[in-house]
Amino acid sequence: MPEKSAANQEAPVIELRNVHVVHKARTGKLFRPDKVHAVNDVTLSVSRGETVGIVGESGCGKSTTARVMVGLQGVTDGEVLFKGETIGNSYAERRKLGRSVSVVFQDPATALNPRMTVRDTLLDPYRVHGISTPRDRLAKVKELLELVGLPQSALDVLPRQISGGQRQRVAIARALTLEPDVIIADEPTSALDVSVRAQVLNLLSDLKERLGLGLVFISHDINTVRFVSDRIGVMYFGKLVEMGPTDEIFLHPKDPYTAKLLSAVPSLLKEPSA
Ligand SMILES: Nc1ncnc2c1ncn2[C@@H]1O[C@H](COP(=O)(O)OP(=O)(O)OP(=O)(O)O)[C@@H](O)[C@H]1O
Repeated sequence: MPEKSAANQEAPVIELRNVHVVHKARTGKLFRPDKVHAVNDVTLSVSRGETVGIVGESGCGKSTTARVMVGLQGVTDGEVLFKGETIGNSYAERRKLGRSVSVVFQDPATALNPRMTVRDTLLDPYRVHGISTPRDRLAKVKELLELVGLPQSALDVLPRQISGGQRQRVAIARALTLEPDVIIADEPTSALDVSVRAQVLNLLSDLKERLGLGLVFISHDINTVRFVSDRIGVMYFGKLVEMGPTDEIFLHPKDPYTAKLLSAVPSLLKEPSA
């Protein structure tokens, strides 16, 4: 895969302007409102070469925001721009994001097809998009395995035959198949053993550097987000209550909710790294 420059003079790859998403509430519970304002007036952008963290507690709208960024979710109001151009809300328009923005989900055990070998999992996007010849596709797949630190012998295994950390590496390789500009990682380490979480985080950061990707890192854990992010956005009840450079957020939080999140962080961790 060609290495891409991190230079970033162009428009952001993705930009959300005053985006709202209102879901029809899921049925089944009494005394629930019939609508959920999952994303409430969110404005943010992601460029190549930067890592944007999004942090907030469960249900604050992080995943819905991620789904908007990757084109899986339409908006109720607001504007989504792709490389500086507004894209419409129809499925066909939103699909424009699909090749440039890919996503790594929380649980690779459910994100990967249990009946597909790693080889087929990684060949599939090339086949679907009709990219290159079968021989070239296999060469690309082998290159991807190397990039995510998996041996070539992993080609013919099924997801259940490898560890959780290795499965997440396969999911990351799959996210890279179409050479995206941005990867959205939605709680990519939460389902993994503590012992392999740092390895997966390091891999994502390393890939972002090597390929000049934009990375959106979503987590409920502000420490994990801090570890990888250049900028952090803090979400609370659908709103992006604060957005700024990582050290700024840690040293001078402006919103009371950010301060509350930080108060749960051991004080030694609050000092910015040298
Ligand atoms: N498809 C949907 N239909 C109805 N309500 C939804 C839908 N998706 C999300 N919600 C609701 O929207 C709100 C935001 O959910 P979302 O999954 O975006 O939050 P989150 O911060 O990612 O939470 P988690 O970390 O638990 O995934 C929640 O109240 C959730 O129940």
